[in-house]
Amino acid sequence: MIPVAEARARILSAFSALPAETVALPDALGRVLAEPVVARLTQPPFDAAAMDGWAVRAADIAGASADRPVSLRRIGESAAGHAFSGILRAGEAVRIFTGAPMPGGATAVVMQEDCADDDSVVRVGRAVTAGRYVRPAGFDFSERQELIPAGRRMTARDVALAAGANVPWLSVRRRPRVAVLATGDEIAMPGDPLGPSQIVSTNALGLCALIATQGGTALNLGIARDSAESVAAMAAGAVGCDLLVTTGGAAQGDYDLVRDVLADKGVSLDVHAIAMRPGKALMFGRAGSVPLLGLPGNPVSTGVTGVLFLRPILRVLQGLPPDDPGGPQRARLTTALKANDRRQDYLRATRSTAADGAALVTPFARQDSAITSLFAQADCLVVRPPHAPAAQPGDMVEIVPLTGGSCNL
Ligand SMILES: Nc1nc2c(c(=O)[nH]1)N[C@H]1C(S)=C(S)[C@@H](COP(=O)(O)OP(=O)(O)OC[C@H]3O[C@@H](n4cnc5c(N)ncnc54)[C@H](O)[C@@H]3O)O[C@H]1N2
Ligand code: MOO
Repeated sequence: MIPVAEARARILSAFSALPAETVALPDALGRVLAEPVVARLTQPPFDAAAMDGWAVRAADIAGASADRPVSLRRIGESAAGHAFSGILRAGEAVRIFTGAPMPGGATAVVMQEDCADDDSVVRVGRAVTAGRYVRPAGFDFSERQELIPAGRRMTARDVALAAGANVPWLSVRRRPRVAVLATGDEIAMPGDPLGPSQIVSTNALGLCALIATQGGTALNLGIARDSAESVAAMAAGAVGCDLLVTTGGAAQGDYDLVRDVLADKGVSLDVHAIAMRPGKALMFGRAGSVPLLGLPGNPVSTGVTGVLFLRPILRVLQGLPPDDPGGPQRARLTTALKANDRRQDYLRATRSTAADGAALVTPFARQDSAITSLFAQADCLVVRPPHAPAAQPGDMVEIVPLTGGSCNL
């Protein structure tokens, strides 16, 4: 059996970033930048007021206080979108509003709460230094400044920043196109009539959803029957995709056809039989021009291998590092665990926080790879390396989060 890290490295080495395409900014959320976002203007484009109040020359009001206000002559108004066109000279003030351009000659803004005014005179009751409540041109960013680096997945905040920088089109990685094929005579699609020994396909729609969370486009090919012809014919629907993911038929039972059929069709299996639980029956090869990731059929095996293998492939195809930055996470066990055998375990678990703020983790007592209800409830996987000794409550263990960051699985 191949160790998980080696299998992952071998599989990921078959993938690299997809070509770029151009999308409009409203469609850029969640896409990975192929080129940096560069500002097309300076923000703010002019010196702007940061408060509603009065634009003044700071030197004019250096001695002002609430008891001894300084009177200035009101000469006009600057509102957002409507600049004052004149020049402010000694002894003068301009009514100004947040975001409005500073009049020439003004050096500071006094908040209106510190002033009293009538039609012609403003009494300023507070001294301010030059630059007070003024946002100078370029305070946020300047034209041609690189604002968002290539290789970053666009967040809602990035969309706002690109909009503010007047960038309406972005160069992003094409979405990975992933075909999903379920297998087995016992499988029916959700909502379809069920025969006496049939079950509903958990895995295909789960995989399609995982692909969507990771920025890919899923093509659900449906369910292949337990015949060589059916598997081969349906797998052919993946032509033109960046990846074909199958679920089921990966082990060596009499009806586990994916493996045999693909081998028959000249598929080379680079990787199969991995030292992990769940997920041993994972395979990777190439079906003609399309890379093939064959996931084991037990629903939690499909889900866990989806997180550990499919998710990093989708990231690499979009030009991202295979894992979220920040390195492996760790948490303190709340329960004992028995010593492990030669397969690396991924235990479904939930996280909580100790009174001292430390991260705690509690694996479920039941870990069968057919229990979908607990997999959905889990928010992380506890990693148990091969031959790990028995663990006690309080021991630190590595975890793979299933929520948060760009995971949201
Ligand atoms: N003699 C052995 N038997 C099995 C081994 C083994 O090493 N030797 N490994 C076991 C493990 S572990 C797993 S995982 C499964 C993997 O088998 P397959 O990938 O061939 O999957 P199937 O046999 O087709 O199905 C297994 C199980 O999962 C259900 N299934 C399949 N597809 C779906 C789907 N789309 N939605 C919901 N459930 C699905 C299927 O009905 C079976 O119950 O093999 C073990 N056996
Ligand atoms: O490989 Mo199976 O995936 O351990 O349940």
